[in-house]
Amino acid sequence: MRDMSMTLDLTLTSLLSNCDRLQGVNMFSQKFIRHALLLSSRGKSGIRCRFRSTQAIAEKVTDGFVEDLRSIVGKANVSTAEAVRDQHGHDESYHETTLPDAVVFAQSVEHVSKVAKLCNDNVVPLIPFGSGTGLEGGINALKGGVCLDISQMKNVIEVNAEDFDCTVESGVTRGELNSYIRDTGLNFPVDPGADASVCGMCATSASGTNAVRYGTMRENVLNMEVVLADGTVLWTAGKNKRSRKTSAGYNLTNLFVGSEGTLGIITKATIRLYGIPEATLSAVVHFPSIQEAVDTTVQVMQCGVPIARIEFLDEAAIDAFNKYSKFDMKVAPSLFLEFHGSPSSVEEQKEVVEEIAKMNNGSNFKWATNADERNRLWKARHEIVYACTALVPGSKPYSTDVCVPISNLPAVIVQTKEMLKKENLVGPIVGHVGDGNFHIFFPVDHDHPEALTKIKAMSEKMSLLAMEMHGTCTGEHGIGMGKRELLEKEVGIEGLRAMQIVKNAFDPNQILNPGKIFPV
Ligand SMILES: Cc1cc2c(cc1C)N(C[C@H](O)[C@H](O)[C@H](O)COP(=O)(O)OP(=O)(O)OC[C@H]1O[C@@H](n3cnc4c(N)ncnc43)[C@H](O)[C@@H]1O)c1[nH]c(=O)[nH]c(=O)c1N2
Ligand SMILES: CCCCC(=O)C(=O)O
Ligand SMILES: [Mn+2]
Repeated sequence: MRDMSMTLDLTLTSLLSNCDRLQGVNMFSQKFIRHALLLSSRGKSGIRCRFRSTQAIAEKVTDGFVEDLRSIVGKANVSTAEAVRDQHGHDESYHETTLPDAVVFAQSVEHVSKVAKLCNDNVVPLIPFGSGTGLEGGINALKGGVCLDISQMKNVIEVNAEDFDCTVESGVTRGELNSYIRDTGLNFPVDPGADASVCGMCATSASGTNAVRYGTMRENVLNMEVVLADGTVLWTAGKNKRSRKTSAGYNLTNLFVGSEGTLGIITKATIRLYGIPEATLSAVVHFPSIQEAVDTTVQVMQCGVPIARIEFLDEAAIDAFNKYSKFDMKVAPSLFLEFHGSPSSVEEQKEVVEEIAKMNNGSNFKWATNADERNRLWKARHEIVYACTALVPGSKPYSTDVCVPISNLPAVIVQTKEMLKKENLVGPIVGHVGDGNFHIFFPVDHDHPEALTKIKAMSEKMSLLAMEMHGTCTGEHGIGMGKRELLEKEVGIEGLRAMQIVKNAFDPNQILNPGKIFPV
């Protein structure tokens, strides 16, 4: 494999006299270098920068390289078949498929380490594949290379029921984990709806309906085994460590949470578990307006009710939900609720929430006490993407994902609805409103590119509004390909620059999931 790198090993001072060399460098790097120059000229930075242009990435995986992969993982575990590459070249979102050159099915951390080293030595892109349920094009192979499918590493390594934690390999999904530990009386509650791999959930910092009570992946990962770009294997909190707290040095665990396959490959995760609640009660309540539904949410949170789920669906989402999942709910802005605790605590939470909802003109409360009813309700809620996609045959889901401080949520949702009306766009709204997080669902039909342009513009406006209101352009789906241009607006040039320094330190050859997170 040829190394086509055009390493620009430049000190900031030499850059000052070499500005014309920036022409071959991608736009982000140009901006970054210019900013570094500016800081340097003001005497604020003594950093020695080492940039590689994006040209550094090899474009083709040769036959010889594929043979090398086969010699590591075995012939049966490498595929160059178009159908397999196609299946690994897209997630569940609207982003168009971009194929890897080869797909490798790793069976052990040793496989992952050797494949990473081979790719690094040959400067071949390497894209970790969890279970492919992402919504921001995270696994698309934008520069070809090797897709590393780690879904077959399916061991639950240990369950420490007395400490409420467990360690799983990269292929274990949250559904599989919860079936495995059912008899212990424990469960892993973080629930993105899709049956994603636990390590993939670490990689995207996933959350979903239960996060309002149990937190997101960030709060629930204690340690991870990670393979770095050069094949080094490390434990982010030290091997075999699983204490609830640590102040030992930098928080490497949370550096890798949400890194979207750009810093390393997560091969094991040690996560927190929770007792299955003694009593669980779910309910649905409808409101005359969005404002009243969201005001109810804010007041419930401000009263400190330890609610387990509080999900908003607007009338368009309820309509899609009814049609797809054969419910007959009132088509109105609604909240889906769930309470966990002892029977008396659930009763207490129920009374407070009922009172608040009634004050905001909530009506038609329906309570689901038995497990079958509850499961049917939440399964249908988690299938809302498919319910909305079914509204427009042949479409793919585009979902926005903003999150704001809870007190700003009513204003942001109401303004969003007005913006939708003004732009003449149809998009059901659903959200994990207890966290201030919500989505608009847009069906995307690739035969109508002008519609996609309009949706992207609307999505950007929403993200800017959320940032203005002290929030983020992504609460849980990540940056992937879809939000790259928004990252700088959110974290500032200094924040982006710090992230790029971290990326360059961990992955100097830019082989890990190239083209993701950072602006093009
Ligand atoms: C119907 C439906 C509903 C939802 C969602 C999806 C779908 C289809 N999601 C999104 C999705 O489930 C979530 O992003 C998962 O965390 C992705 O996990 P996968 O294992 O599928 O990762 P997937 O294979 O899709 O990869 C996602 C990204 O992580 C990287 N990656 C995956 N595994 C890795 C590993 N072991 N090491 C390093 N990098 C790795 C990949 O390279 C990629 O960049 C979601 N999410 C959410 O937070 N809240 C929600 O409410 C929902 N709802
Ligand atoms: C438009 C919804 C996107 C998926 C999701 O995150 C959810 O269902 O909560
Ligand atoms: Mn969501």
